[in-house]
Amino acid sequence: MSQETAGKDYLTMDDVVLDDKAVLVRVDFNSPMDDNGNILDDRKIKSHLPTLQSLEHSKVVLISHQGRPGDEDYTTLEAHAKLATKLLGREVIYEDDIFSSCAKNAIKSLARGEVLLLENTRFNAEEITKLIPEEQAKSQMVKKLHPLFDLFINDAFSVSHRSQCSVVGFTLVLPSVAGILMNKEITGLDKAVKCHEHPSIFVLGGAKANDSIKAISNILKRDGADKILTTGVVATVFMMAMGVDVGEVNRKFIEDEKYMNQVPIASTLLKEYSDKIVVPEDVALNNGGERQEVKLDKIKGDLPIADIGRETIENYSRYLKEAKLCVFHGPTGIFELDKFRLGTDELLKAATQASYSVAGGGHTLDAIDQLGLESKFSHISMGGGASIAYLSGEPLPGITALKNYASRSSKG
Ligand SMILES: Nc1ncnc2c1ncn2[C@@H]1O[C@H](COP(=O)(O)OP(=O)(O)O)[C@@H](O)[C@H]1O
Ligand SMILES: O=C(OP(=O)(O)O)[C@H](O)COP(=O)(O)O
Repeated sequence: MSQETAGKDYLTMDDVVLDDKAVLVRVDFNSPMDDNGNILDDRKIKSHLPTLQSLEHSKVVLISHQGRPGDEDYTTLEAHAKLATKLLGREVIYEDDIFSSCAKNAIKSLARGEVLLLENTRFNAEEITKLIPEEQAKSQMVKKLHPLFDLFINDAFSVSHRSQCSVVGFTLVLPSVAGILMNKEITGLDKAVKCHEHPSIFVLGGAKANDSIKAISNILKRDGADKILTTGVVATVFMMAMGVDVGEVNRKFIEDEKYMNQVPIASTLLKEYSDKIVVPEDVALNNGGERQEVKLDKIKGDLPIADIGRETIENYSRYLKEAKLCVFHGPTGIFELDKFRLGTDELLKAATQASYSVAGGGHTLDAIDQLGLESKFSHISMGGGASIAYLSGEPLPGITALKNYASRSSKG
């Protein structure tokens, strides 16, 4: 796998003056939340503490997204500000706006050492667009906010695979550097990129099938994996691509998630890389809350697939225990339900036995935390989609934007 970050071709916080500066920091506070708007896992927020602690003599404004429009976890950042205050030990002031005159006045009145968290960036329609940095620099948010700052810090590796305003737009109009977490992620993942030992095994599951299938294509085009073990919603798409009758409820789920267009892509990948892509042999159906394991040809039409089955767990675990490199992203099933967390738990345990093991993704890390496995992994990434994209060799727009700023600034 080739990766463009050979050496540090971006600037870090060590390269700039921070004291008494007005600093805009893109963090990723996007966290698993319950139906009552409570944050279930503080890891994403906690991961930014080193950067925030290094800015104790600056005027700091934080921007982040939470969820996506239409999803249950698409909320304000009020709870995030409260939790950040508790974790940081200093008040993180919540401003329920993004670039209104209220927000701008709140930013202007910040004192040295104060921290302000603006509202969910995805409440601003422009944030959902995926445009090049030059276009994002013209967005209302960037135009209205950048004059108030001396520096932009991108500390949000886990959303840097998104070419969105808050990730890439400021790098055209402000001095831009990588935060401490961003730098740590790139350094840790580069070790995996440089690990050319075999077998190299990727376990790709979770719910974001489009991100994962794009990564699978990039990884295999670069001969970057010996096996791709599919689980979660990703596996359901590949089963459909194989012509498996997954049942109406599962077909409709894929349709509702707008992943039907991924089935022909998966089919093409299976034809081209049939020796590399592994699809489960059995699944666990949710039959009235009970775990009912069946072979693929025995899936019943009205029961949702909620995990991989035991045969698949055993087969996949064998691959993982012999792996020199293992990359793990995405729960294997609906692990939030106890009866359907077996695949996630067993494969995470097996993954830690690989010589170099990387795991990423908010929900994935939640499961790792519950199993107490964090210290057993070689690198823990806050990003699921972002880490897989990075390891596939795909340039991440947020990182490329930092490198382009560094290149421009070195030319004077
Ligand atoms: N077969 C499945 N059907 C429906 N949801 C699934 C399935 N497998 C996993 N999931 C869901 O995937 C979600 C996590 O996916 P994702 O956000 O991609 O992971 P991460 O946050 O680790 O990157 C979990 O909420 C889990 O319930
Ligand atoms: O949770 C995240 O990604 P992940 O689910 O791949 O870990 C990031 O915050 C990106 O969120 P997005 O996938 O809604 O852009």
